[in-house]
Amino acid sequence: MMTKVAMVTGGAQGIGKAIVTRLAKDGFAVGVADLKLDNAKKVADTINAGGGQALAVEVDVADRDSVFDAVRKVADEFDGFDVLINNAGLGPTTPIDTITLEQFDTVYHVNVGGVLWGIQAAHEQFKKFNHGGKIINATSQAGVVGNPNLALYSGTKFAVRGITQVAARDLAAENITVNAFAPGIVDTPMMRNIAHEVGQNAGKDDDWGMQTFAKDIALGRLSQPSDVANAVAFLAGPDSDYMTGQTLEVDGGMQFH
Ligand SMILES: NC(=O)C1=CN([C@@H]2O[C@H](COP(=O)(O)OP(=O)(O)OC[C@H]3O[C@@H](n4cnc5c(N)ncnc54)[C@H](O)[C@@H]3O)[C@@H](O)[C@H]2O)C=CC1
Ligand SMILES: CC(=O)C(C)=O
Repeated sequence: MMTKVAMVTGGAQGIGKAIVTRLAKDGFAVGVADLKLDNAKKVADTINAGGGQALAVEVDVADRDSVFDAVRKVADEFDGFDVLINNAGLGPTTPIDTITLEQFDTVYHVNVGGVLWGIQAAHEQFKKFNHGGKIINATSQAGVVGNPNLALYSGTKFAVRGITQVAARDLAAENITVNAFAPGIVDTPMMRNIAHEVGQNAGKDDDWGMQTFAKDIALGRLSQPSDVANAVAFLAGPDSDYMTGQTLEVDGGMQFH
């Protein structure tokens, strides 16, 4: 059987690193795509040293050409393309009155633009290889329910769910599924930074900032990146073939529907 090929944006750190590492273990040849190429190389080196197949590629997901280039490089290197995980994102703390035009542009170009360009670039490869594929987008529990202090971020993550639903309908006839995953409060540099800023704004410490978000997790613990990677592995594999347009919430029981 041909080795399947997947690329993960933001694969050098946090949730993306856990996803790319898990997919390599599941037998995928993987592209580790990140703005920080040195960090992506470290992740790819570790996967290759462990017997997997990985290629580090530089990408700025806000730049359409850069996304197309990265996807093409991974597809050319492994002679195939099957799964794209649009994981890269920015999570600034943005109390309503502090939001600037520059922040708006930056966050929407990365979190929303990056997903759109990723869908287009993956579609190009699926057509080239004449088969379907899977596109998996990172939203958040904050894209299901608005979270305090995160107006820009929550707005972009709601948009990701909308784009996921539309792309699922538009691409279904080509046997392409499009789903999203919605993590909760995951112990990564992004979340630690949010906790720090929210704590500071309230004159409190980082733990207080983290608890502002984590207090309603039914399972009573913060998420590790591997919790999310487990669910994404399901979305990337054949057991999710009959799912499209869905958002899989992996939040330890924060939002119930
Ligand atoms: N940490 C959390 O609690 C949650 C995170 N998420 C989402 O999961 C995804 C990953 O989050 P984390 O791992 O926590 O983030 P992180 O900030 O720890 O890591 C993000 C990675 O993306 C890369 N990146 C940033 N901008 C980029 C760009 N323009 N182009 C390419 N790469 C870029 C960074 O270099 C970094 O390696 C994001 O979309 C985030 O919104 C969703 C829910 C909760
Ligand atoms: C950063 C994030 O996605 C949260 C707080 O849900």
